[in-house]
Amino acid sequence: MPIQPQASHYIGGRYIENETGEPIDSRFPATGEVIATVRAADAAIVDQAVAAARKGYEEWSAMSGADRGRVLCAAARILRDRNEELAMLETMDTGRPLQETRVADAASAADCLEFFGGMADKIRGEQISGEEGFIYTRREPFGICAGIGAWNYPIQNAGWKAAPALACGNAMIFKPSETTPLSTLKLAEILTEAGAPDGVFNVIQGRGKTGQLLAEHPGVEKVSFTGSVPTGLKVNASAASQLKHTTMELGGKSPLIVYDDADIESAVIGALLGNFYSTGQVCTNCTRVYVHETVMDQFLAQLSEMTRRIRIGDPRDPETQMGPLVSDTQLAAVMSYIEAGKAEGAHLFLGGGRPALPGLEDGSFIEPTIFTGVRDEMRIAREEIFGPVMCVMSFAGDEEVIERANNTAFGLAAGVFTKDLRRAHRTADRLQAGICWINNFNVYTVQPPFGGFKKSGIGRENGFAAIEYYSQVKTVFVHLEPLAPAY
Ligand SMILES: NC(=O)C1=CN([C@@H]2O[C@H](COP(=O)(O)OP(=O)(O)OC[C@H]3O[C@@H](n4cnc5c(N)ncnc54)[C@H](O)[C@@H]3O)[C@@H](O)[C@H]2O)C=CC1
Repeated sequence: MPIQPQASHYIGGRYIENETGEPIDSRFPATGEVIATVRAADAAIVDQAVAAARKGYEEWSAMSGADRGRVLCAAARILRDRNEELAMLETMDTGRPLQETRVADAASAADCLEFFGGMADKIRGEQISGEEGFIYTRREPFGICAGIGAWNYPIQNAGWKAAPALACGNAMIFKPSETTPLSTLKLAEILTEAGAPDGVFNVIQGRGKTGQLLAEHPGVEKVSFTGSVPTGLKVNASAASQLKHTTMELGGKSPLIVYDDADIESAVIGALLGNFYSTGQVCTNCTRVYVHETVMDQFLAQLSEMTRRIRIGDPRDPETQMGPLVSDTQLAAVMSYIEAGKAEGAHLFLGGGRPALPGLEDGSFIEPTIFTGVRDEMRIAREEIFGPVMCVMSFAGDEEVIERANNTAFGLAAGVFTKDLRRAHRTADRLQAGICWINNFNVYTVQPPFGGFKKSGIGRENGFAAIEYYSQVKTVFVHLEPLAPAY
């Protein structure tokens, strides 16, 4: 499979190049080697995408929900058929190991397309009885939705946004992160192959400037953004100034509480999944692990043993469990947090350096890192690091730990490990987070809603809830009797 795409953008059902756009290299993070180059979309390309999406929208929104659903389900089947090839492409672009990209990327986008494909003909309103008639509501599409994605799960990001948007009858223009531009072009090709009319799903490349041009374009009615809180705040403010609808899937600094009655082995596995999967580049990660003081020694002993077993290496090797970070820039950012943790007096319990991997010296690899003796006010305990850096903190009482867990501007996810179900539900009830796991962490399916409280976001992806965020309600009053004179 050639990695260099035919052209940079996919607009109106075909590849489009703009020879003068700023070149952006995509690198294989395990070696630093350039694997493809795309060009950033300028204002003219964004205009072209909006015009194509408008045409696509007119045709698509006039189709029945059942017909739209069939296209989405057909796209899901093609994604599954090509999963192996798409997994390798995602591994090359993100550096995440094949073990992950085989299950969490194109496969998750396929799950989502199937879920919303099945729902496309079930979107309905309500009927309300009125005097001398009745009232009904309809859920109608917005028109053109912009999707802007982060670099950790590019095709999954695009699938999670496109599936509900398209099921509701919208068209979409998606801008992947400049760091990982490749796989979303494949999703666009596949939707065309599955029968989506030209212009229904378009991909344009570029950095923040292109994202801004797209989000602020007057032809775009809704903006669905996944990325960091600072960028999300900017995008949301500019969308709000034009009264555009938004979905914001932003960062987090999620807590995991391990009570004294927890199954410690399971809690350790949960903490590992919630910190080291995707080399820590997961928005929901539980980077603040609160462990009851009476089980701390036991927890740390098992944590250390299991962390040392993680196989770091070439992400193309099916045996590899942890690949590099996505880029040198991200590596530098994560290393600076490790330095900050040491400088602020946290104890570096494990890792903290670069692993020696012969032949992969230029890759952005980092060891899974664990700090103990962390205090809540330290930067490593407050800011999203987006790398494999776990902060372990001890606590003594339930009230205390819940208060500390909630003492953050973020509110994406949270977890609790305990064998006492009442304690588990009581804690989930009190945690300020959009997603709570009891006795597990970081497991997703597309059926429930996904999104954050507080600064972690607005709106929800997935589940029935997503329909509300990709459609608008129209109320129709129906009067059945002749009107009485009003004057
Ligand atoms: N809640 C969620 O569902 C998820 C959240 N994230 C968050 O994403 C972040 C990591 O991703 P990054 O790519 O570093 O985020 P980022 O915020 O730097 O970039 C996200 C996207 O926004 C674009 N962008 C940058 N400036 C823009 C502007 N002014 N207007 C419009 N678009 C602009 C970028 O080109 C990129 O496509 C982390 O904070 C992570 O927690 C990542 C995955 C899932």
